[in-house]
Amino acid sequence: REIINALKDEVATNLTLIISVKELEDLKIEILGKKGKLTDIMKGMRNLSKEERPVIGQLANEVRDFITNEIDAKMIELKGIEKLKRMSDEIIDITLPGRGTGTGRLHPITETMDFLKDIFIEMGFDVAAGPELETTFNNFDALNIPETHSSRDLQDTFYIDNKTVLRTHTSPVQIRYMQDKTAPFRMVCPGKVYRSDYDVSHTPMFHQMEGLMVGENISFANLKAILTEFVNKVFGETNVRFRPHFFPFTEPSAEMDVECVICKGKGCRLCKNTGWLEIMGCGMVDPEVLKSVDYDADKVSGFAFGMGIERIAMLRHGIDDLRAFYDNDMRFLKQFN
Ligand SMILES: Cc1ccc(OCc2nc(C(=O)N[C@H]3CCS(=O)(=O)C3)cs2)cc1
Repeated sequence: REIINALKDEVATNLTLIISVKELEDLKIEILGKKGKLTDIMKGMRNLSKEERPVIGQLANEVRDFITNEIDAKMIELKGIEKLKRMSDEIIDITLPGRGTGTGRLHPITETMDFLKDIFIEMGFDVAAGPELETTFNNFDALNIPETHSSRDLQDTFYIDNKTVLRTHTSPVQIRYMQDKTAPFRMVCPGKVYRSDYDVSHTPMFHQMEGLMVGENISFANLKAILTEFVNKVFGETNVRFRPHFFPFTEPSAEMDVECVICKGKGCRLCKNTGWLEIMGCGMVDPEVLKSVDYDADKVSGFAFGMGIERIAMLRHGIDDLRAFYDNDMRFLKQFN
């Protein structure tokens, strides 16, 4: 009798201390479960005398009912409280401003390529594209680059097989363009190019924009006028110069320099104290190239040029590490537009 009453008091006390559904469920099992305290007592009753058993049994049932009702009532109360707490935690304040996803932006290479393209489009140039996987004919032979030329070596060119390469410049686009079209025309072809080069100032993939103007009586004067106009639009009115050079696909060839954008010609680290920055290569299209696409070199002539986009983007934005373009670091990419 004392044990049963003591258990009833113990449960009543515990119930006042319990604040979570989990604790309450544990208590229910501890008292009323298969191995529960009250369950053990009920089992132990078979040892009582036959006159005591009905009395104690009634008491035990009363206490079991009391404990069950108390626990169930407390369970309803606690579940209600936990539900209210969950509801309040999950309240969404619809008056808060949206989190938003931030604005998207163009990669500095893309933005520079678009900027340069637009300048030529304003000058009446067509924009062409072509496959990045090219035949060695379109990438080398048609451009008067002989089999023995070093640019065809493995340390410069990615070969898929001995007739297929990742294009090393966008010149093959111009070859394809001439195979499809007749003179006169003026076009530019920006795009990705690949070289088996990887160091502080070279990445295996980079971007180039080449251009080509072919027609009757195209002269070096046209080359100088168009490219000077272009450079002035990119860097503002600056002095330019053309230095004699050699390319297999142009004759005569030149390298085009613009006066250093930092020191305006005085000499600094960027221009290696020369006062000049090399911007692109150019020249009059070699007649051999025109012949390779069945153009009549006696009737038409043309000039071509090529520039690296990363280099222009670095000059425009004051970027001094080429690899920053490809690290995908938003802290870098966020700075440009
Ligand atoms: C049919 C055809 C005929 C001629 C052509 O001449 C394209 C040219 N490119 C250059 C040149 O200097 N290019 C480099 C600049 C930096 S770079 O990105 O490493 C490549 C000069 S003339 C192209 C196509």
